[in-house]
Amino acid sequence: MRLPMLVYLSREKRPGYNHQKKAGAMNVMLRVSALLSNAPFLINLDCDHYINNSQSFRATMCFMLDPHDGQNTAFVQFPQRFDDVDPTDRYANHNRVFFDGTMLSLNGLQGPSYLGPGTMFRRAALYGMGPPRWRADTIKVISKAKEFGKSTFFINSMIDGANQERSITPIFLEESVNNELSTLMTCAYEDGTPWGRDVGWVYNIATEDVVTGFRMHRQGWRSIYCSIEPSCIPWHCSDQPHRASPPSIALVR
Ligand SMILES: O=c1ccn([C@@H]2O[C@H](COP(=O)(O)OP(=O)(O)O[C@H]3O[C@H](CO)[C@@H](O)[C@H](O)[C@H]3O)[C@@H](O)[C@H]2O)c(=O)[nH]1
Ligand SMILES: [Mn+2]
Repeated sequence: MRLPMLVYLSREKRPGYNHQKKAGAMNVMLRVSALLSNAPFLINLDCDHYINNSQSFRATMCFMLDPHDGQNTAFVQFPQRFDDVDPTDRYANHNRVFFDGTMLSLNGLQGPSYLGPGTMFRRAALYGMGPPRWRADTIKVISKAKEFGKSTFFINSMIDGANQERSITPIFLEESVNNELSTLMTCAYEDGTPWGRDVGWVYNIATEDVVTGFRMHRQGWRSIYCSIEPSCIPWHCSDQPHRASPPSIALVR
């Protein structure tokens, strides 16, 4: 029996290079995980969030594998729910109108915005590929593959990583793979590439989540807002009373 693999990553940071905060960390994670598991779906959480309901994973897969719309779904977004809000919710910290009204209603159009934590992504959409529009076999790795950086290991993993039908066997970490993982984590890896713009999480903006989601919508992908019962609190976060305004300010920006 093989135990699940848990890997802690710390990207290289260096004076003169903008580490690009969460977006920069996620892009390193995206590349490194391509060599570790190359899973076609990824879950994104913040360090101040946790998963409250283990059924959430199954719920997302139902949307991703849905025979009608699944192939065109780039991400499934859960609401954020908060611990320690006073029972009368005087300051509207649950943000019910935003989550249970606006985001849910967007399911009737192209789907909700990407909201940061509590999101299941399709790997191919994060690579900047367009939606297959009913024909999965037409997912193409962009011909100019070198634009993804100079890692042949990574580029070779891309087509396989877009194939949701395959099973995943974790790789054996031999030395050549280890060296490549280090290369993918260096801050110079993205120099002269579209990472942070057309590929991966978007840089140079306070709300990388919203613009990354908009880029996918612009390409024609859809998204799904998913709030499951009975507990209906799949993702939980505890610091809301102290942070009600910064995300709102950032969104306005
Ligand atoms: O230099 C940094 C800064 C942040 N993070 C990560 O980014 C997350 C979000 O940062 P946080 O300080 O918690 O910001 P919030 O304002 O609480 O985050 C909301 O707004 C952000 C910008 O829209 C989104 O990235 C978040 O997912 C969303 O929860 C953190 O949990 C970290 O995991 C880094 O990895 N490196
Ligand atoms: Mn936070």
